Amino acid sequence: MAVLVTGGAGYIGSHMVWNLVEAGEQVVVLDNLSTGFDWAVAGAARLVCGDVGDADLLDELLKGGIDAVIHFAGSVIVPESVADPLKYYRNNTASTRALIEACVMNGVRRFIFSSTAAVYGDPEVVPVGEDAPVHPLSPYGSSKLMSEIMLADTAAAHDFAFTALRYFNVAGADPGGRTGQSTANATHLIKVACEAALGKRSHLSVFGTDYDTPDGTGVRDYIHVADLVEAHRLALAHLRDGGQSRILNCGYGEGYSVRQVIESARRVSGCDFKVVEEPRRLGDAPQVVARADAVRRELGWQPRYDDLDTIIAHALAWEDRLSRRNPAR
Ligand SMILES: NC(=O)c1ccc[n+]([C@@H]2O[C@H](COP(=O)([O-])OP(=O)(O)OC[C@H]3O[C@@H](n4cnc5c(N)ncnc54)[C@H](O)[C@@H]3O)[C@@H](O)[C@H]2O)c1
Ligand SMILES: O=c1ccn([C@@H]2O[C@H](COP(=O)(O)OP(=O)(O)O[C@H]3O[C@H](CO)[C@@H](O)[C@H](O)[C@H]3O)[C@@H](O)[C@H]2O)c(=O)[nH]1
Repeated sequence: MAVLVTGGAGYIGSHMVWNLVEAGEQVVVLDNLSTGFDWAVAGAARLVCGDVGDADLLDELLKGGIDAVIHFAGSVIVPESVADPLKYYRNNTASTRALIEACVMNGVRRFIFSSTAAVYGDPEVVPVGEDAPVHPLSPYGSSKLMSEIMLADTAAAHDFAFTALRYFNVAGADPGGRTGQSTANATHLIKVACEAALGKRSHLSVFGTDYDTPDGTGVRDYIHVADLVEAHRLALAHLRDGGQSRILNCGYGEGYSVRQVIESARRVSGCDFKVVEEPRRLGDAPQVVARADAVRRELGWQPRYDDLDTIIAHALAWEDRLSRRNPAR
């Protein structure tokens, strides 16, 4: 039986595909290449170029030979979701609905879903546990929360189980240098810091220096992408063993400020770069850090790369490789 990985040509999905291939799994990738790259898909996987919202294609793929779905495909830019909410309710919520329905119709009973810490909005208590109230601040967060609700309702009604993993801030790249974050014009802090360190940007902007945090800048829980995809593989084993549906935070439970990320990027790269202090970015929470014990307890997850300098070193190595591969980037 094979695993269907949607969005497997994207940043996190391409790491998942390598992880599964290495574990001896057969992998089918469904990706429309809207933000992903065909060259990012491990050669041993079968890439199907198509849309997760295409019910006929889903039927064809799921009618035999697939025993689990890992669903990464979606739109991921928070400010874009504010400007164009219906895109997010179509490409995240409606497409996920189509995929869940195709699973139920074709007897595919195991589903792993990319959710996000954005479902918590600005958490009242930090670190934030899975039982905290959910108050998404953007259509992106709402589109993911609606998908979690559909999964829970489907699991209650059908022979179907899911793991929804709420990712905190995903960063870093494959330690072996096979894939990484390749998206152009990315806005994620660690990617931007690496671009600045390599001279691909004139400067890095710090969005807000007056937060109620130890040094006034935003604090986040950065998780290495290789540790994150390993949590998915464990979730797959849990579901194949007949495990119950779960919603689990994926973070390390450790927060770093924007200034700490900048210091680390300077230290690891050995390059100084210009930093410009700017006003707060709309919709940013001061601190988002996971209570991260449940994923260890429930799945036996043990992170290997929970060190900010290591995350940045791997992100930097990929950024460097990317510019040699395509000098325009
Ligand atoms: N990067 C993060 O920090 C982060 C944090 C929380 C959650 N997530 C979630 O993780 C998942 C993967 O994110 P990423 O950072 O790898 O983004 P990405 O943009 O690199 O990957 C998304 C992939 O999905 C594909 N895709 C998009 N819509 C599709 C559709 N309708 N049909 C088929 N393929 C489609 C894209 O081509 C791309 O390859 C997303 O669901 C995102 O919401 C990411
Ligand atoms: O150039 C930059 C970029 C970011 N930041 C700050 O750095 C922190 C992290 O920002 P960013 O890397 O953009 O991540 P988040 O806004 O925290 O959101 C990420 O993490 C969420 C989960 O917590 C995911 O849902 C989102 O998809 C993903 O973009 C925040 O305090 C930002 O204000 C800067 O100061 N300058």
